Amino acid sequence: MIPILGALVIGFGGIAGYAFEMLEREDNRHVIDLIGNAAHMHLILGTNPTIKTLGLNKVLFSKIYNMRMQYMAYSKAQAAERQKVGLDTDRKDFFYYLLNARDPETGQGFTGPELWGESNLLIIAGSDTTSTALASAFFYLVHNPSTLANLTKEIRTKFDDVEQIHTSPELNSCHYLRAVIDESMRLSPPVGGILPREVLAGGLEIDGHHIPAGTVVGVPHYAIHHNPSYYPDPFTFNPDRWIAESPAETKDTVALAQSAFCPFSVGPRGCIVINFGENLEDIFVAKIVPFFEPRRSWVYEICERD
Ligand code: HEM
Repeated sequence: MIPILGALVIGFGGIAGYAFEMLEREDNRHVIDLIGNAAHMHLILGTNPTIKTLGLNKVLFSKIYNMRMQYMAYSKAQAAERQKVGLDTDRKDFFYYLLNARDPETGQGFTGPELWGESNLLIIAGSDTTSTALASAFFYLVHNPSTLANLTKEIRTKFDDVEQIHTSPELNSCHYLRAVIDESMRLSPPVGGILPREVLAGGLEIDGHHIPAGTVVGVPHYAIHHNPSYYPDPFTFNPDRWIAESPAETKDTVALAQSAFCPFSVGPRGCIVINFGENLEDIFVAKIVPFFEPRRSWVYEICERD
């Protein structure tokens, strides 16, 4: 599922404004693997920057290091292709705005390497996260038939046809859909590890401890999302915890759960497209669940029976 959804997200939501043709062309499919491995390398180096400073990544993690380098070459090629199209396009994709951007003081636009950096970031930040979120939502749904049935009912009550599903007030009113997706991202946050932050001059007080300047701090989203003080029975998939009208919940318990929920991170370095990311997930899940009726693979059923 991850490769298929990853391909869909990259192919149709890509930075370049044209399909990357990963479903149609087999020779493009290796990129999905590159993205997964590059994300893995980012996680390791982001959490342990010293590994990169000492150049140990090439030795200790040679396979993912090489795949990351191939991914970098791929994203550079995509940026170059898109630059050739320039502003002469009807489609206002991310690059359209990047190519148009000017420094208000100098009047300078982004340089080639800067655009490549953006391409490198956007392809991975937009595809790996969204495909992981969707894969986990489908995983929990097919393993929880009553949730799947409730969600199917909610979407079928609001929509008669798959073509009616797009960003709209009707889609926003599917509260159970949002609860299912939030609960999936709580249990399996697409960015689950530490997002490192360096303590600035003067140090920082955290929970009664003084942390000196220069220290790298961070809390993994996975740990926050499994903290029982915010999420009772934290390893259970329970979309009802996001709905105040559910029998076991109140407005206060839902507010408490929301206060710690941070799959897109928070603050100025948080995800640039929280609403877009959420909307994309809503549309995919709402289109697929009632109209394609996903279920566990028969292989899984046999393995579990034996
Ligand atoms: C379920 C979907 C998504 C999740 C869970 C997610 C999560 C995150 C998180 C946790 C960060 C913070 C990273 C950090 O602090 O180092 C982030 C940053 C970012 N995300 Fe997303 N993201 C999603 C979708 C997207 C999409 C679709 C795009 C663009 C096409 C995108 C673009 C970015 C960019 C450019 C940043 C860097 C922002 C900065 O450093 O200022 N994300 N995202």
